[in-house]
Amino acid sequence: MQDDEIIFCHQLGRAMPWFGMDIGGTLTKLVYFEPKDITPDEQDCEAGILRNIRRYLTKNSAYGKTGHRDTHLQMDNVEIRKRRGSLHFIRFQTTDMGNFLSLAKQKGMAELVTTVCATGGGAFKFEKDFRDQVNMKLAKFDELDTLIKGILFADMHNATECYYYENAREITKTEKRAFNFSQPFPFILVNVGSGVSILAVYGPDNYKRISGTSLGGGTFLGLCCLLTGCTTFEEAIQLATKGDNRKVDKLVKDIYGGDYNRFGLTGDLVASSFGQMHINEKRCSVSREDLANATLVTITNNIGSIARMCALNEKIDKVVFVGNFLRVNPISMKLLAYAMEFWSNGTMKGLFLEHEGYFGALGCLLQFNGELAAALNESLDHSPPPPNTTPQQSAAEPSKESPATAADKPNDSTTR
Ligand SMILES: Nc1ncnc2c1ncn2[C@@H]1O[C@H](COP(=O)(O)OP(=O)(O)OP(=O)(O)O)[C@@H](O)[C@H]1O
Ligand SMILES: CC(C)(CO)[C@@H](O)C(=O)NCCC(=O)O
Repeated sequence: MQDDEIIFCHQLGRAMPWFGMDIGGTLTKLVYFEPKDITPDEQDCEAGILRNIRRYLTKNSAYGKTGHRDTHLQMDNVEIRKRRGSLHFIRFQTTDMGNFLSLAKQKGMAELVTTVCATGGGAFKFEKDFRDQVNMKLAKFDELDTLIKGILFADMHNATECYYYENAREITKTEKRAFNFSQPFPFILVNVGSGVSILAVYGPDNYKRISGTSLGGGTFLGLCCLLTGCTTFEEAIQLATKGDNRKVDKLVKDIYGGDYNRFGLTGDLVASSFGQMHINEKRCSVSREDLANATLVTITNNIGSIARMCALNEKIDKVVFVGNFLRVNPISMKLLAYAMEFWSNGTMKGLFLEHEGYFGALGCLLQFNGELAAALNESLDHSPPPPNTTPQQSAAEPSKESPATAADKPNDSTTR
């Protein structure tokens, strides 16, 4: 990269608008910083297009077919790079990327924004579309790096970001309570998106991806659509709220007639998810609601079980669950809180964060200035990892790489 291009990038870093975008397998998340400390001078020179974008984003809460601004998550009076303003949280379905690009063109965004900071798999998948259709470059950042940066920032700027469920063992009575996450390390981070990534986080720049599972939020939604004919996540959760998994699953008591005492398995425990559905009459008597509930419980318990084993293995007692699978989904959060508490005999704690699925996009926005030039520079080629990089090096020292190099490299540190 030429010197003058780098200078341009640094200027761009300070110029508005500031966005961070996380293009995931199911949802695209956009975090927008709206400056609230605009001086009269700045107001004068704020270009019409910029003003229109600001107004369009901040005055609406629905955009196109699937775009939503989560107004309840808005963070006000936040300082980022010496500017004060509000953070807005917007999401739309990744399948609507074509419409988003058309809108960006229509609103003149493409003339104003030459580079967008992006993370998630879609930052790679859609890079060419951004370039060809709206002439925008993507500065790519790794989704797990930005996820952690976003979490630490949100927790530092929002006193009630982190919470847990008190008396998690009594699922019907358990209550949400604020948790002081000011000393976060080490913690296990379980990101439940379309698929699930599990990280052990030891410090702001020190983590490893220890596990993952393809049975995630995408699986819940996909199976639910197949089994119940529902078409949206919200509908799937609504159905699940009214259903009963015990009509679908085979419980320990269905097999033992009661508890399996020798190994502490109570009769009400699920012995086999969907285990009754091979019986014709049972199949005929279940409702869509029961099937949705059983699907939710199956996916959630599996995630809880893997997360607990990871925590045990790493000897870490705090397990933080994030990702949009938890959106409007208290059933899963309470089940996860219960699973952590019950199966660890109270030694582990399940924790949750208010901004659930937005941390990758937020972390990406925070990278906007300093590392943009480096990222732009590196992100254009997908270079393979250096031949002598050992898994241990890349796991323990992620901060020594430029973010884009890290993003372009397969994560050597994932273990099964
Ligand atoms: N409005 C919604 N539309 C679709 N899925 C939703 C919605 N709200 C919540 N979800 C759930 O959130 C999941 C996606 O979560 P998230 O946005 O964190 O992941 P992603 O970034 O799309 O996936 P990945 O990280 O695996 O690429 C979906 O699979 C679904 O279970
Ligand atoms: C592929 C990603 C990282 C994309 O966010 C995520 O969907 C995931 O972690 N899936 C699970 C892959 C696994 O089986 O480890």
